[in-house]
Amino acid sequence: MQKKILLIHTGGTISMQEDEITGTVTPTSTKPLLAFPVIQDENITIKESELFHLPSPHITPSHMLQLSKYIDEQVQEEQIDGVVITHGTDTLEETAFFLDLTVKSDIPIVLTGAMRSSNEIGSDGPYNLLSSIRVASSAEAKGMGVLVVLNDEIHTAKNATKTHTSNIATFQSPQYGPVGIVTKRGIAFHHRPIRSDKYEIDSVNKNVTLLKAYSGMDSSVFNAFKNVDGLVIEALGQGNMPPATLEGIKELLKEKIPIVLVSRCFNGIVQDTYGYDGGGKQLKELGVIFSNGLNGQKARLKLLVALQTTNEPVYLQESFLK
Ligand SMILES: NC(=O)C[C@H](N)C(=O)O
Repeated sequence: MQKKILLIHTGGTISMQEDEITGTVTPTSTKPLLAFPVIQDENITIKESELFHLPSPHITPSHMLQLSKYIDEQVQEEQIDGVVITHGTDTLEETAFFLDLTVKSDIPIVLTGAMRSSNEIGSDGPYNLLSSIRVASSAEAKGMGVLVVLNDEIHTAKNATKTHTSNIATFQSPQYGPVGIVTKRGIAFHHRPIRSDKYEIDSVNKNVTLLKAYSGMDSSVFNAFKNVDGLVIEALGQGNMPPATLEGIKELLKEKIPIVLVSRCFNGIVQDTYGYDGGGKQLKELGVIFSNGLNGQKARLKLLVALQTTNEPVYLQESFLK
């Protein structure tokens, strides 16, 4: 069956070149990928567009919302069977997760990137792009939520995270592993995500920030957050905080600033296990919202998006259980 894939470029190393003399990597003035014969499959047609040409540290939630709306508009305007987005890897997981929360269409959406620039030996961009087009045009990818495809692995947007600064095997899914693999003969999914949630939003204008806990932390740092709309804390272990932070946490909660707890651990979920001073049980009783295994940067995006629709703690807690 003939498939039409929308290929959207946003920038990142996959669209950059290394200077042969200085060795620095910068965005190219043109899209190098366009010169590459991305796929020789007569059953697949590609509609290509460049929405941004940015290194991914320059991508903001406003760009993500623009991308989300663009996808839904394109899908409404014409028959599109799948979407592939090229993106810098530094914030790729954030854009992927934002799209997972906001894009209405359930066609396959795949984000990919590269760890080596387009003119480097062993450049991984063309191969990752090819794999992503194959995943996006497969029937099984429908309804899987937004996916991240690099280095022969398929990950969900919810779980994928960048784990290495330079290794091409950087993307991993610490909670549950990848959902599928890409091989020379095809692609194979081995499990499906069971939960997803969607938000209909037209803007992202809340000020939500992210704070990492550390031993010996006290309440003074919380003074910096008196004017935020929401705060995510990467807490210790299963969701515990040093006791000296409790005053600061209580102050923010008194001001009705929602606080979401995730763990600074690479793996696992937060829960109200510990009953000591600053332990999860006490934090839960104070009204801190417990997240479901999202990492800090994704919980921050989820709170940002959810706050566009409600700031009721009960609903926020509900959405962080999904
Ligand atoms: N590999 C990459 O794409 C990293 C680059 N700094 C970016 O995120 O744009």
